[in-house]
Amino acid sequence: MELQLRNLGKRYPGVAALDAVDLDIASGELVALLGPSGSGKTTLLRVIAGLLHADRGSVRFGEIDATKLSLRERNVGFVFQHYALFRHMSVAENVAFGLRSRPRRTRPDQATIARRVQELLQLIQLPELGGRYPEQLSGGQKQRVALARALAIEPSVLLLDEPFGALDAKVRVELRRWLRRLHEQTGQTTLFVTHDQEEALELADRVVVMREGRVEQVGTPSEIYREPASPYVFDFIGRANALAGEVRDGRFEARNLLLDAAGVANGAARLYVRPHDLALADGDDEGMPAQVRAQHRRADRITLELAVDGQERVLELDLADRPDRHPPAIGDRVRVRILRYRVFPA
Ligand SMILES: Nc1ncnc2c1ncn2[C@@H]1O[C@H](COP(=O)(O)OP(=O)(O)OP(=O)(O)O)[C@@H](O)[C@H]1O
Repeated sequence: MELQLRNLGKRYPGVAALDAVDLDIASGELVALLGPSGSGKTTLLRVIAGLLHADRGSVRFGEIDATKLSLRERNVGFVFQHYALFRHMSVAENVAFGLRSRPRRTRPDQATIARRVQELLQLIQLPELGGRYPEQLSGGQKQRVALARALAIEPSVLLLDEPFGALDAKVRVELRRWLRRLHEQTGQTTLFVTHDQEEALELADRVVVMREGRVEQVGTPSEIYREPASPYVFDFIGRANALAGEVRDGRFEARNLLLDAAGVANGAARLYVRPHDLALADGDDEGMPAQVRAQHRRADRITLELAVDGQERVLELDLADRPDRHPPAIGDRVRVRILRYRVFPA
């Protein structure tokens, strides 16, 4: 089901947890809400769920104005980071819970519930574990069961609040890939809260970047990564070098560096460039002269810290780690080219 949020606001003493939030989510989309702690992600999810009422604005589910409807009336599926399963119930009973607790009139019969539970256990790839109790499951298995329980009621939307936040890094990566495949099977409209940019970029059809209760940018993962709309998004998503300078008549200047900045207003400005958008130049007359200050090796890349002649700030440059090439050593003189960059008014 599609979702339409208009002008949502929610204040707590001294803070706007949500400030004029507008957002449209298409039916079947998987959308990540991404932002630092306190940016309003959980508040937004709770307002959509009907667990919390906004001070102003509206929430529509398809044709229905859901602003005043309760959690139950909205029929949403919710999975929290620490949403403990019911300990005294088996996995199958947990999954069946939402259906069993429906009013008699809309409650499916026992056989239908049992069939539905088995289908859901298949879907979450735990078909054999219906008889187990939560304490007999791993953290990742518990969250999959929580997801099955949320899906059992055939929710209008699925709302996930850092569902893998408490799991270790490797399980997290496995589960988010699994969730992506599951989403492709179910086509369930899903909102997913995370403060982990990698998770958001890998998992979502679209990413909503939040900042202090406002939507800072909405876009596909590649738009968010390649075309950040503001310095905030540039800094928050991925690594970035920033150089302070000035724009004059469409040119960005920072000491001896001069680059095109058409369309940017005159005045103080900052240039942003990602470490992998810097490259070592082969020729002697290309790029900016610099000296290698430090070298850091990671799994698949080498990061060089470069002191560019005439510049105060050290720039980071990423090189792919190739066995056939020797990276420059500390102290070596090199020349650096800027492949892609953005200039924003400071
Ligand atoms: N019940 C409350 N009473 C007062 N202030 C609140 C309450 N709930 C949230 N806030 C404040 O509202 C703002 C947004 O909080 P919210 O929990 O939505 O952020 P978040 O992005 O989900 O953060 P996190 O990633 O830490 O969960 C924060 O400044 C928070 O302190």
